Amino acid sequence: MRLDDVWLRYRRGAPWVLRAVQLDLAPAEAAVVLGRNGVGKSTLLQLAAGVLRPTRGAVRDRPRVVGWVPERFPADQPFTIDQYLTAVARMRGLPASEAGRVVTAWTERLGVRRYGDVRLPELSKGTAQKVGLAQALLVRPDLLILDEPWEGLDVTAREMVPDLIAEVRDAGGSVLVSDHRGETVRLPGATQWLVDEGAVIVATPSPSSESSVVEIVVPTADAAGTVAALRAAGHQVLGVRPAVSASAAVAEPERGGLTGSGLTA
Ligand SMILES: Nc1ncnc2c1ncn2[C@@H]1O[C@H](COP(=O)(O)OP(=O)(O)OP(=O)(O)O)[C@@H](O)[C@H]1O
Repeated sequence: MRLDDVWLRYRRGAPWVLRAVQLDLAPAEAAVVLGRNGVGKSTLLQLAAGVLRPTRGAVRDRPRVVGWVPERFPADQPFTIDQYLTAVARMRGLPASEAGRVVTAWTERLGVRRYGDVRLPELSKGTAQKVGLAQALLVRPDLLILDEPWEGLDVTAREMVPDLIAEVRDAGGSVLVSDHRGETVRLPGATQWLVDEGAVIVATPSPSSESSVVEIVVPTADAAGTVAALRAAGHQVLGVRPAVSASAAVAEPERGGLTGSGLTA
């Protein structure tokens, strides 16, 4: 697929969100879309998905089957999970028996089988996000587009995302994924598209640049300084969270556990 001199603004006279974007995405390639909040990552993904049309320029050779997982699944629809996913599968061209089979398989895999009869507006945000994931995967996409897929999913589903991406790529499909949490360190070899000031800069990590995630615990008072020091040393800091004190409490119950911050660098 190619984005050929793509420009986008939401209204005539509004500022350009993307300007003269020229990008290629090859079969079996994964590209991670990075950039600060509001810079245009979702806009770029929606252009690739065909949800938005370029104001100028063109998207060429978009693969036939596109699976798009929006940042937030629109759950305000009066269907149960099974009704919704079966309708999507039928719209994708599957016969009724096959539609039923894939809906069962994907709802089981994503851990939402038992909510099959629950209506979408009644679902928790995490379950609704899984329905958003399932609808994109019912028929294996030639192009899978995931907008911040790690947001709003529970740990089990988050852990699944790299496997889902690998399966699409192994079958020759392309993947486009936005990520502001840094989770895509778990997609080795993915191209990076950095959106900045309307332009998109492409970086291809060399095969030798494999990286590891190191988790450390520091006293809360030192967290900000540690983050600054790690960044100054050129490391990518993925997040800071309160340390789970359970292990410390078990190890040293008489001292009341440890108050600290967990850092993933
Ligand atoms: N439907 C819309 N109508 C008008 N402006 C919009 C619309 N959607 C997005 N924008 C604007 O376009 C710009 C890019 O938004 P976009 O959602 O693509 O950014 P993003 O990088 O995905 O942000 P985030 O990381 O917060 O999701 C922002 O200034 C946003 O306010």
